[in-house]
Amino acid sequence: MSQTDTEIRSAPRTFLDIASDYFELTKPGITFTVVASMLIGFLMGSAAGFSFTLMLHATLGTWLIASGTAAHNMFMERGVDGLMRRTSKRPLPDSRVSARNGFIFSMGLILAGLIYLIVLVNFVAGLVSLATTIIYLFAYTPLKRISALNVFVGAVPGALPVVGGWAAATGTVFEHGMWILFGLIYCWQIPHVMAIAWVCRDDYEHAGFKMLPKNDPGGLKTVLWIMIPLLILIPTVYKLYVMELLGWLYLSGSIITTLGFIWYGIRFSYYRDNPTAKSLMFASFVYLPIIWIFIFLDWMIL
Ligand code: HEM
Ligand SMILES: CC(C)=CCC/C(C)=C/CC/C(C)=C/COP(=O)(O)OP(=O)(O)O
Repeated sequence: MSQTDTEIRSAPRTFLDIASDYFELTKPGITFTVVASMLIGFLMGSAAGFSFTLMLHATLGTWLIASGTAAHNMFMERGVDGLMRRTSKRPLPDSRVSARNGFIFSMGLILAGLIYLIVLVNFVAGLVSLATTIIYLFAYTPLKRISALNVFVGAVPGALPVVGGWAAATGTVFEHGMWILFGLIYCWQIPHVMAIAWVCRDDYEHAGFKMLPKNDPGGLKTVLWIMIPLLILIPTVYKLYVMELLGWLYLSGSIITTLGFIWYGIRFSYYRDNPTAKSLMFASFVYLPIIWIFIFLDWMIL
């Protein structure tokens, strides 16, 4: 270790350093997108009447519980995260936050978010969020080390926030449209995860995570897992238009964006290499925000 390293390590940690460690525990990138998904569900569920105050409460409650859930996943995986290049510098494996504090922080956020949603939004929205947390932490998280099928389970909590948002606006989970929107995010996640799993496969293998299909030396199964949900995205996107929930602006923008996403899937299917997997991964990062923007613009002009 150089002298500079030693000096940096022994420098006293400021309040800002500590706050940024706790913020990092909440996986801000994913959590931000989760809250955006919830807001899209809320807007689409607000056809009978829109309440700005209710939207603010749903945002704060979802942000709290989603942050706590993400932080608790980091608490549960603090050991294995230390074995992967991508995650070894996270606050828990890097010992910048103790396991005890990680546990208290994450549970505090989960409980605060849950109570907030039940009291200030509605019971159904709280229940959907609780189900999201339970499936993510107690089904998906342990399954990551058992089978690559984990992706089909993990995509459920990943897609439920739109249902939670819609339920926040309506108080029910029995509306056809919310489940089509759920299907859209569900199908988006499979190529999102498969592309990441391909790019990071050495890291995942080293930590014992089973993220790619078994016995797939040529990558054919991975290609099918990517292409089938990608193709299902087209009728799913179209269905929201057919149901007259959204209009032509959404339809045209989303179909073009989906075709672009599928194009990256086809390129990966043909080459099955790291550069095309990386492009597919980046396409997956931008796909959902673009779809949300088209839904939002369409909702504004309807
Ligand atoms: C089984 C489901 C999922 C898995 C395994 C997964 C995994 C990951 C991983 C490992 C990364 C980091 C990639 C890198 O190192 O560059 C990532 C990035 C990202 N994911 Fe996912 N993800 C899933 C679902 C979701 C969901 C539901 C959302 C939001 C609705 C989401 C939003 C994002 C975003 C915005 C990024 C880029 C920014 C960041 O790294 O924080 N993901 N995902
Ligand atoms: C409303 C509410 C409770 C929302 C929670 C939503 C939530 C946190 C969804 C997570 C989606 C998901 C499976 C991410 C990947 O985690 P990972 O463990 O594979 O990621 P990692 O390898 O980066 O830790």
